[in-house]
Amino acid sequence: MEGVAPLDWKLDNAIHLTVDEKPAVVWFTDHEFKVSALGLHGDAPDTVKLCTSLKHVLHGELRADGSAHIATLALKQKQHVVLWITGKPQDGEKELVQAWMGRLMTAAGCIVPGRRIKVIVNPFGGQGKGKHIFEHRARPVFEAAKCFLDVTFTTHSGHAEEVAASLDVSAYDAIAIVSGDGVAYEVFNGLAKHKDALRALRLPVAHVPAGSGNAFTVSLIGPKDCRDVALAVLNAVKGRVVPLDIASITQGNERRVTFLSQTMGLMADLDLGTENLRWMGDQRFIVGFVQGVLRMKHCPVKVWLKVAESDKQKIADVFRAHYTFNTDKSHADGTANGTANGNASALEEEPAEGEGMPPLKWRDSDNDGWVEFPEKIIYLYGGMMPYVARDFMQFPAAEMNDGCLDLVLQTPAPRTTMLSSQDGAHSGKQFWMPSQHYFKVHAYRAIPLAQKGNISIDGERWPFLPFQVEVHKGLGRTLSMLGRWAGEGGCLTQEEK
Ligand SMILES: Nc1ncnc2c1ncn2[C@@H]1O[C@H](COP(=O)(O)OP(=O)(O)OP(=O)(O)O)[C@@H](O)[C@H]1O
Repeated sequence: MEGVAPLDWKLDNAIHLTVDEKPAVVWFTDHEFKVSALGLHGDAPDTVKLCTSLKHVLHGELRADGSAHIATLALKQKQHVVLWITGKPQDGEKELVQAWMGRLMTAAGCIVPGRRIKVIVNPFGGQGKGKHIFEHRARPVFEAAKCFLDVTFTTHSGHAEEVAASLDVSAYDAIAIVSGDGVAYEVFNGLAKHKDALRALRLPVAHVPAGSGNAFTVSLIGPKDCRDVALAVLNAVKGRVVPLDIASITQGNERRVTFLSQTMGLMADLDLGTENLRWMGDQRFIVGFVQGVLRMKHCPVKVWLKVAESDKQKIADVFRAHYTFNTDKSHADGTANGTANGNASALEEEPAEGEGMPPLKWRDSDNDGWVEFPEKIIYLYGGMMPYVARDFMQFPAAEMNDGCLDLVLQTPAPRTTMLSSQDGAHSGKQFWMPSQHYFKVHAYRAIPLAQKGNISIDGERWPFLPFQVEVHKGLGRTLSMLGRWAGEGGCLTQEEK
């Protein structure tokens, strides 16, 4: 049968290569990269041998020996892996192929080769698979994209924090953490301790999932893709630099950084009180939640807030406006080398050498403009990214850089209501539950009223003592191909009152 050129085939975006001794057409459209057998007549492609998203292309080059090489991600047994397409241009077409490679790299948003990445791997993360995950699933993607890697395998708890605290920040373009959320917490704290903390925190931090909890990756690339290591590396390689809100947490004389979440009450009990169920992975949170709801224990705490917004409808409206803007922008400007999120100005001023963490705006004795939450609560949950686990979007209105922390205060509700709220928890629909109070805050203070209980900060156990959290707008950086957190925001999908 005669080969028929598909409608989206354009001569400009196609080259002819001999691949595996067979003539092939290698071509791309606005969204796809394809390799086809050559049609029977003319130059047009015929049977498609490979079709993948254009954004999966990592690199293309014509080497000195005249061979053409293109690296792309392609699906193999439900995971993406690096696939190399290697071929010979037809006689007299080297220049054409060379020019085409440039157009492919630009259209696919490939990075300029040579990006310098400090990689920190917890070899024991993710039930001991961290090293294997890095060597076999992450490293090939970084290398295909022509990144220079400087790899440290952690040897002890706290090692990642030491590495980040003493990093030569001018020697790298980004940090990639291959671990769970615990090592990411250490890295942000290490950067905050750095002698040039403000500069150090400007190094974008990317996450590659190799832990039992990988909320950072889930929030960056979404629950569907979050177990696909190659896609997380793709995000690290091609993502644009986005300013990231982080917060200071103070307790007594201790000051640390929190980038993920803080919780007390039911949710802290299920995080810290279900360690024995770790083998279940994310499922342990569901089991713990059911147990906690059946107990329905009050959390003994007084909460004070520096509120930015408390009206859920207004929170959802602002989120929608930013979501639409960032979504449109990520389509229009999906390149790896630009800045992101309409916040480029935040990236421009270079901090002076020796500048440490900014001073805190609020002391724990300040009460001006603070309000006390008047009701009893079951749990407190504060966070700055939407997902706290793969199946649980606790903060559907979280934004990367709105200068606010999202604070949920859950008041008592019938057990059936609490349990059925979990049906939509994967997309944050519990946001609209009347008993779930959702605030955008600049800061908050929690004062425990009992001797014993659980406080979990980014998954780490803290003493059950008063603490205060204050947000620093855009003080950190991450890498994101979306230019916003993943997930569609349960606050947009259901506007019941
Ligand atoms: N080489 C090491 N030996 C012992 N502990 C380590 C080592 N490297 C890191 N750690 C500690 O392990 C803790 C957890 O690691 P990590 O964040 O990689 O994943 P995880 O425990 O599998 O999952 P998660 O913390 O996401 O639930 C970190 O808090 C860190 O202090």
